[in-house]
Amino acid sequence: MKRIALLGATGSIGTSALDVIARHPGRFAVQALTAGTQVDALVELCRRFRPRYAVIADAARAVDLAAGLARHGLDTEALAGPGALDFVAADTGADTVIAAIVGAAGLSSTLAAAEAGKTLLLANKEAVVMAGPLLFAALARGGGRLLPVDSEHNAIFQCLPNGYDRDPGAAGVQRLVLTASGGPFRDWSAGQLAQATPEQACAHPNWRMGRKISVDSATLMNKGLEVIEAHWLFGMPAERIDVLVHPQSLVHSLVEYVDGSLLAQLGSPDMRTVLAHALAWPERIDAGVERLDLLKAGRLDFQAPDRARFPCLDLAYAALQAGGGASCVLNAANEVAVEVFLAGRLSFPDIAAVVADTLAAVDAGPIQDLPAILELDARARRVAERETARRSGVPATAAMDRTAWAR
Ligand SMILES: NC(=O)C1=CN([C@@H]2O[C@H](COP(=O)(O)OP(=O)(O)OC[C@H]3O[C@@H](n4cnc5c(N)ncnc54)[C@H](OP(=O)(O)O)[C@@H]3O)[C@@H](O)[C@H]2O)C=CC1
Ligand SMILES: CC(=O)[C@@H](O)[C@H](O)COP(=O)(O)O
Ligand SMILES: [Mn+2]
Repeated sequence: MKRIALLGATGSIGTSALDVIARHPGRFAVQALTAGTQVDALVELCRRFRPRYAVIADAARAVDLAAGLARHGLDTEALAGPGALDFVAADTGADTVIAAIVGAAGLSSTLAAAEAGKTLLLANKEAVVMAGPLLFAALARGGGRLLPVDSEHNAIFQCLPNGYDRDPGAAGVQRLVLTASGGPFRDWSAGQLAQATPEQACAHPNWRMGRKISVDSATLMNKGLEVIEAHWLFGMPAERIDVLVHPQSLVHSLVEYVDGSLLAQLGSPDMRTVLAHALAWPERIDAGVERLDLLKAGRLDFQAPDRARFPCLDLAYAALQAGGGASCVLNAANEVAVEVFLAGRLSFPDIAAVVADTLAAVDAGPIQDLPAILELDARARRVAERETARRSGVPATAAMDRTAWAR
């Protein structure tokens, strides 16, 4: 029986993970569930999955959580605040941690799980973008392993030889190819992009995801973050990681070998396949997913990304090439800009502009430890907020009240 701590249980990945877990009651038990703000949803999940711990990260909602659990007569222990996320990530009762909190808010608990030697199912790509070297150092100290829960990286993992250990040369791997849907604005003109609304940006053509990653898909920053993620997960230099637009999102990524072989993983665009793969690895289990019918799909198209209309992709490559804390700055600026865009106070093209301005303004320096990363993240956010305010005419913090509790 695998015992699971699910961080970000109320989100899109969390919901898919619990759907798979519920299909296999003899295989998986839930040790901990966490949420950011959604107390009622968390209590309902506790009613269904009976975890040992429930964590609400927004400490102001601690009383509501305890009351909700008591109302249902549950013996789940209520915990609150960011420190409680780290606690359940490292808790000895769990052997597997699913890191599915969105954004930098998931970094500390992801590192805590790695340090504690858990099997880490990593969806929270921002953690590896901010602190790739720290995460792998923590995994090495802890002795656990990382299984990717990002569709592209999970596809690559499946196409790599067993036992691959971040050394492409030793495995004869030439190149990684990340596929990108192109997002909802793939064919939009620059003029149309200037008018794009949050609702349009969140209407992903193929995947149902949280709002932040949906906007990242629309700007192609998601693919940029994934290039950085692939660099750290697979030890591949940036110049040997390519991005190919594939509008159908059926080929989830490819690995090219030195002999010319190109291996791909295909499937319906449903994260339950990825979660079932990672949860059961090295076995295979039913994910409840509709089978991919290639005859019905009919065609697989590929095209080059438009780097001029979607500058976030090259900003991410540049941050990766710059090294040190540049990727952390990129991530912080993007989180600020996306949040203000979602609040309706920043134009879609200004997301990339804020990220570019912030990267230019912040002296990132080398990455040392978690406090240094958090300091750099905070510094980059202040600059990004200033840049956002300059472009929108509204103080960024006013536009970001929705998440003030987490700062
Ligand atoms: N959705 C997908 O298909 C994919 C997602 N990913 C990655 O997985 C991660 C999660 O994405 P997704 O599920 O779409 O996001 P969602 O927005 O749907 O869910 C985010 C989860 O994180 C919680 N959360 C938000 N802020 C905080 C905080 N400050 N502290 C603690 N918990 C918090 C939310 O809680 P609450 O709602 O209660 O506030 C929710 O449970 C992201 O890093 C994303 O890039 C990667 C590949 C695919
Ligand atoms: C499901 C998943 O892994 C997402 O990261 C997805 O890849 C987003 O789609 P884009 O290809 O549009 O970024
Ligand atoms: Mn992805």
